[in-house]
Amino acid sequence: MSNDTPFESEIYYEDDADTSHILNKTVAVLGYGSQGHAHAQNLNESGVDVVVGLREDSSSWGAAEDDGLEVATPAEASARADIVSVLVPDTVQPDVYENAIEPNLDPGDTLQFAHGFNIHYNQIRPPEDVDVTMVAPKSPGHLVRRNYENDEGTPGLLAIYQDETGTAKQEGLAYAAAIGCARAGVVETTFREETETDLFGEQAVLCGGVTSLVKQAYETLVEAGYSPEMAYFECLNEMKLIVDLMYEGGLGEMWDSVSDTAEYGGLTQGDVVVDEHARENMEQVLEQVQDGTFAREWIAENQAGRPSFTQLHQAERNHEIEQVGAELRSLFAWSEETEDEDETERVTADA
Ligand SMILES: NC(=O)C1=CN([C@@H]2O[C@H](COP(=O)(O)OP(=O)(O)OC[C@H]3O[C@@H](n4cnc5c(N)ncnc54)[C@H](OP(=O)(O)O)[C@@H]3O)[C@@H](O)[C@H]2O)C=CC1
Ligand SMILES: CC[C@](O)(C(C)=O)C(=O)O
Ligand SMILES: [Mg+2]
Ligand SMILES: [Mg+2]
Repeated sequence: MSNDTPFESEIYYEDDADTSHILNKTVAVLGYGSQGHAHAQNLNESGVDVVVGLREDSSSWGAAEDDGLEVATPAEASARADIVSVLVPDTVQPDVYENAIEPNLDPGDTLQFAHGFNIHYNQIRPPEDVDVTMVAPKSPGHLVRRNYENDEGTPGLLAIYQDETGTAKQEGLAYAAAIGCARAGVVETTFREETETDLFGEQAVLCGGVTSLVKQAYETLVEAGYSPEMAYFECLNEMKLIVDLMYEGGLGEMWDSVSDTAEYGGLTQGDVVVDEHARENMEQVLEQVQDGTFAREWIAENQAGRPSFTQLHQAERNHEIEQVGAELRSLFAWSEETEDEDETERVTADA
C-alpha cells in the first residue's frame, strides 16, 4: 500500500492482496461482453473457480465455452456462487438482479460491480446481509484481458458499499489482483465518486468530448475545401499518436515531442476552441450527473425502447468520417501487407 504519496486515496498493489480471500470461493460472472469475458478468463487463469452466467439463447454462450469456461443461466450461476460479479449492461442489471440474483443470494455472499450506476442511483437495493463491492477497471474490457495476457496490469478502482462480513475489502482486493488490476495499482474510492467521475469522464472527454471535437474539426476542414483524407489524418488518425505521448509522459512529453510551432499554436488556440462556454457546458454535464438528471433520462430512454439512442447510434455510424476512415485504413493494411510481401520476396531472393 502506498501511504507516502501526495494523494488522498490509498493505492494498493499485488503485495497488499491476500488471494486466499478469493481462491476458496466460486465467482459467478454474469455477462460475457467487454468486461465479463476479461474478468471471467483472468479470474479463471488466476486459479479462481468461475461460472459464467448467461441467458439460454445468449450469443456469448458458445464463446465462453470455447474459452474453456463453465456456463449456466444467471440464476443457476448466482445460486452456486459466493461472489456474483454483475457484468451485464447497466440498463439490464436491475431486471437481472430481481429475477436471477436476489432470489439466490445467501447471507455473507458478495454482490460485485464494475460500475456504481445502479447502486448509486438506487436501481438495485441489496439486502443488508451481503457484502457489496466494486472493482472497476479504468479501461475497456478488451484491454483488461490483453494486459493480463501480456503480464501487464490495468489500473482499477476499489469501493465498498456494504461490509457485512468484515472482509469485503480484502476480498475486493483479492478480486482486483486476480483480474490483473493490482499489478498496476488499485485506487480506493466510493460508489458515488466512481459513478459520477466515470459518467462525467465518458460524456465530457473520453467518448463524447473527443468524438465531437474530431467530427467538428473534420467538418471544418472539409467544408473549407480540403480533402476528406487530409482531414481524417489530421483530426482523427494522429489523435492516437498524440494521446499515446500524453499517456506515456503527461502533457509535457507531448509538448516536448511536437514542434515549437505546434506548441505555440496549441497553447494559444486550444483555449479559443475549448473556451469558457465549453467549461460552463462541462459544469452543466457534471451537475446533471450529480443531481441524477442524466440517470433518470437514460433509464426513461431504455423504458421507451431507446428511440433517441438508436437514432444517434445510427447517425454516428453514418458520419462521412466513418466511410473515409474505413477506406483509408483498408488501404493502409493493404500497403503494409504489400511491404511484408516485398520483404518476403527479398529475403527469398537473397537466400
Ligand atoms: N465496457 C467497458 O469496458 C466497461 C464497462 N464497465 C461496466 O461493466 C459492466 C458491464 O458492461 P459491459 O462489459 O460494457 O457490458 P456488455 O454490453 O459488453 O455486456 C454484454 C454481455 O451481457 C449479456 N447480457 C445482455 N443482456 C443480458 C440479460 N438481460 N441477461 C443476461 N445477460 C445479458 C450479453 O449476452 P447476450 O448474448 O445474452 O446478449 C453479453 O454477454 C457495466 O456495469 C459497465 O458500466 C466498467 C468499466 C469499463
Ligand atoms: C470510457 C467508457 C467507460 O467508462 C470505460 C471503458 O471505462 C465505459 O463505460 O465503457
Ligand atoms: Mg469508465
Ligand atoms: Mg463508464
